[in-house]
Amino acid sequence: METIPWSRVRSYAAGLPSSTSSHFISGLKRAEAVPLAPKKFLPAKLSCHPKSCVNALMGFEDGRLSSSSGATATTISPVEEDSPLKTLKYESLSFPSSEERKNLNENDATVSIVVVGASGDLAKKKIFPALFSLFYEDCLPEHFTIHGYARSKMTDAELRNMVSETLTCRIDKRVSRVEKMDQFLKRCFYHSGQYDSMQNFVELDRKMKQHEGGRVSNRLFYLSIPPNIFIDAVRCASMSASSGNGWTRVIVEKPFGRDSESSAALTKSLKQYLEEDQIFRIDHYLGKELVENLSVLRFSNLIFEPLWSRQYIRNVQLIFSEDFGTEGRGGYFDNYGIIRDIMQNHLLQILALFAMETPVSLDAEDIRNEKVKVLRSMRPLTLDDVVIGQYKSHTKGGTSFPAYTDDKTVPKGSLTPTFAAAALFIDNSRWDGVPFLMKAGKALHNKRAEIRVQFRHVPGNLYNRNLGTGLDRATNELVIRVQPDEAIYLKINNKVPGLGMRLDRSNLNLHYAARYSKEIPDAYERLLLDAIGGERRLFIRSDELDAAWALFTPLLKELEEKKITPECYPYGSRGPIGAHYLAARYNVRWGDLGVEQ
Ligand SMILES: NC(=O)C1=CN([C@@H]2O[C@H](COP(=O)(O)OP(=O)(O)OC[C@H]3O[C@@H](n4cnc5c(N)ncnc54)[C@H](OP(=O)(O)O)[C@@H]3O)[C@@H](O)[C@H]2O)C=CC1
Ligand SMILES: O=C1O[C@H](COP(=O)(O)O)[C@@H](O)[C@H](O)[C@H]1O
Repeated sequence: METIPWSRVRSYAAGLPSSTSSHFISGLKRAEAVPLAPKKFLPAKLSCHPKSCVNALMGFEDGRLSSSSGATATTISPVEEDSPLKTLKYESLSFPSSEERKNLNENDATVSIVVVGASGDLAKKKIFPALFSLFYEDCLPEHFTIHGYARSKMTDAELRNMVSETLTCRIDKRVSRVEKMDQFLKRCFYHSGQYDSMQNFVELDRKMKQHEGGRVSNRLFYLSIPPNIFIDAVRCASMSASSGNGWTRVIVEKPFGRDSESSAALTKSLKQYLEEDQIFRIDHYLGKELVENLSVLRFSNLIFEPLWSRQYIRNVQLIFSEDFGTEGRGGYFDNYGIIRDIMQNHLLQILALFAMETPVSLDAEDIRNEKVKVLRSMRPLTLDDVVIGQYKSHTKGGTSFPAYTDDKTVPKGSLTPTFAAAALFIDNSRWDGVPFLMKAGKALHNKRAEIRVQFRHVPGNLYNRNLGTGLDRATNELVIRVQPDEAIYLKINNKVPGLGMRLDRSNLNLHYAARYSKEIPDAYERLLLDAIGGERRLFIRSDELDAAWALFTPLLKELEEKKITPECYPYGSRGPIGAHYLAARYNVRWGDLGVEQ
């Protein structure tokens, strides 16, 4: 009997074709059948990573591998008395031949989606509606069930009621919505339990198994809960309710920590229970249609990429604004502030996609490699590069709007910024010296997310006299309006029709509503579908996250240690004046200010 260290198992797996090796590792961990693994590969005893053994153990029921995976194993027993999960003994473990595997119908697999925190705001507002839209569009696998999990007591009927009543999505007015909803709700179940109770997750596992009906089970856990209970839930889910014979994936919602240290600690804790490829860190901005389109625009049109550098681009602006305050989320928000809530993730992700080099392929790892390179080429922010603000109460037309600190869940005298503007730089050959300006704020005059690319002057002044505006304001500007009313438009100088020679600024406009009759899917739909399909391209890898925090952590620490007071701005305004001074320092004018947008 030979003992195989986990490292050797891994190195054996590394020798397999890449498409098989991760499958192989997870196959071993969950004792799943693996196509290329030779029959009786494993001798009698396997000594492996405790976590893997736990997972392996789950794959077996009463010493036998569940039959749906096609593999068989007998007599599995812990060989270390004091720590039963550290070493397992497999007396014989055999995998089906490729011929046998052909008989395993892939379509027979099920997907069980567990919404952890199903009673919460995000689950109601986004996750259930997105799942319903996917179901309506026939995008979900044939066999799937959805399991709401939270502490609140609810029956299946009550969950279904909650889902149907709060469901607002693009499907609302479509034909057969009611029938489809009935069919959808029949697949939704609820299980009440604590987030740190193994026993409660074992019960959940039992329920899921009943619905899986012996098929290969794939399980997706969506952590829609506050971050302080992420690890409890992941521990219980991975140890008591992960799939025995299929994949187990976990979608983790932001915030991924508050700074470099807490983020690294979170990643380390997650990796006690999960492999990196099981972790799907969601940034829902990556699921937005126009953000997804950024790479298409750049890499499939000849006209943009040659201009995409310091040679032609004067500055890039990433702008996020909301016309409402923290409303109801002040408790969460006060611990994070706008820089962590929007800039360090949503805007920085867009920036990375905007600025990265052409990836080797569209493979997730190739794209994420390029994004990491950009992030690692950036200068960490300093106080000088940033302006922060906080909204104050304001009365307009007889209606009064509250200050941030009027929110009962926000501590009096809080210095948390609800607005920030920042100048960032990428120290690489493509972007050297080009300011990337970010601006994000709550309680501003409109709701908008956009990317503005301001180009340099046309050399020479041939039409200078004919321009209705100064040369400085007549440069080309490409606007990618992520939301609302999605559009891509290019501001050009154009001759006003007539006998004279007068130029104006006009837009070459790709207005989505006019061009496409199909509605745009919600970001959560795309991301859920990708997670089910194992597509990681739009999810954040841990090294990306580390690089993103490395940029913002020194600034965040300084702001907090020095207790920097944010500049006030009235609710509903365009934000603090300091943002203009910051832009002016880099010879930039915010593109979203003029009457003409
Ligand atoms: N809401 C949003 O728009 C967005 C949310 N997010 C992130 O998504 C996640 C979920 O957000 P959201 O739905 O707003 O969160 P909620 O505050 O609504 O919490 C979700 C559920 O978690 C349980 N819960 C809440 N607080 C605690 C606690 N202290 N201890 C144990 N359980 C608790 C509650 O369920 P029960 O009591 O029934 O167990 C609650 O229904 C968070 O990580 C958030 O940061 C990200 C982007 C946007
Ligand atoms: O992640 C978050 O995003 C929302 C804005 O998302 P959107 O899709 O509606 O633009 C923001 O309100 C929230 O504060 C933040 O946590």
